[in-house]
Amino acid sequence: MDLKSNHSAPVLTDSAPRSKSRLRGFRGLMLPYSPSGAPFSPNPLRSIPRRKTGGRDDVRSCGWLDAMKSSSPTHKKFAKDINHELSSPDPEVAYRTWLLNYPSALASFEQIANFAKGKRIALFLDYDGTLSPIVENPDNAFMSDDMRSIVKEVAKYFPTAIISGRSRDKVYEFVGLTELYYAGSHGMDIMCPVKQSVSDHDQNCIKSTDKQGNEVNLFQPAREFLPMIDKVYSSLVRITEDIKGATVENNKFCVSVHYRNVDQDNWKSVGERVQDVIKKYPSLRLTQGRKVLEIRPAINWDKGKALEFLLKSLDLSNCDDVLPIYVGDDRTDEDAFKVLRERNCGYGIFVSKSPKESKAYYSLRDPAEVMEFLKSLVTWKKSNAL
Ligand SMILES: O=P(O)(O)OC[C@H]1O[C@H](O[C@H]2O[C@H](CO)[C@@H](O)[C@H](O)[C@H]2O)[C@H](O)[C@@H](O)[C@@H]1O
Repeated sequence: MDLKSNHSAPVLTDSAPRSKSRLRGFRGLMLPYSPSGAPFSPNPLRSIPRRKTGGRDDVRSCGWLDAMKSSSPTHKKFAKDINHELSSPDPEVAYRTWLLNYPSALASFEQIANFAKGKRIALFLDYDGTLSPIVENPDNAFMSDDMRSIVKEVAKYFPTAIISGRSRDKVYEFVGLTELYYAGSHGMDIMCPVKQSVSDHDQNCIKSTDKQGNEVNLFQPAREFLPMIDKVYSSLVRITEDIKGATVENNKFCVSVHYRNVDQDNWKSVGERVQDVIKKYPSLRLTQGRKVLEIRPAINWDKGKALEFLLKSLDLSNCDDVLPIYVGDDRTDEDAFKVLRERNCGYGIFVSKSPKESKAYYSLRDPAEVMEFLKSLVTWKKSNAL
């Protein structure tokens, strides 16, 4: 498959796998989740010293109520946590100070474009909070038609993948573009082109077909967890049904318990009940996102691993001629930012309106700025093609 231009990508929803599920699949990946403190890998473009990012939150291993609260802490709390200089009571001043460490990818576009010269850009995009604004009801997290058009356009010029915490089917339903590659369930469900050197060596890869009938590779390292996840989903629905505003979402290989619409006085109750359910499942772990508790298999797989897997599967692993760019807004995206930092190849762009610690190099304020950035990429590519 030619990824240089107008590449056609498979996508899609599951069709029956051709080979049997491999029972030994996940064992090699099993590992108790351990937060990381990644070594700093210098940016070739910039060398602003950063504070080391704290470990990502496995909610089981820390004060979970605090963790739930800090999923959307007040501006002041972030400012205090991050740096003294950022503790200005004026949010705009604090944000501008923060931008010194995480420059706007729009303002730095020329720099990024210079670095991309002679290389192929590969784009990796998170969905919620990146392509669609955060809304109260997760079922209504639609992306705008304008965003869809620009993502479609960008995919004409650059191999583009979505890596989401949603189920792959759900995120495809939202995005609706066959030109992209999709990884759902925080990267635990990837559909990508068949690449023999990947599938032959990975027992978690099975051959399948997409909706257009193309042969694809389906990588599902947590396949054996499906029955357990379904069971946990049902238990969580039952146990939270009397908490007003709590909703539970089945993301196929993981489950999200949303508390955005729960009265803060009841957050503790949500946390306790979730803990009660998952303590019976030592092979699951609990992490958090934006006002959401996420229950997922405790395997050594995350969005960072998914990014590496996609780079390999799409023949984009060579740092000499590929520049991967990953755009995301959530804690789970930090795993991907970390991979790019450690490979010293490519850039993470963190989408945030307020100062937060991240392993990304650049920032964008919100999905509207993400759209502007994608437009700039297309304009730049078109003008360079002349
Ligand atoms: O990896 P992502 O694509 O960013 O998915 C992460 C989670 O996103 C969704 O929840 C978040 O967005 C909702 C809609 O704006 C919002 O209501 C919720 O509070 C956020 O946490 C999604 O519903 C989750 O299942 C994903 O894991």
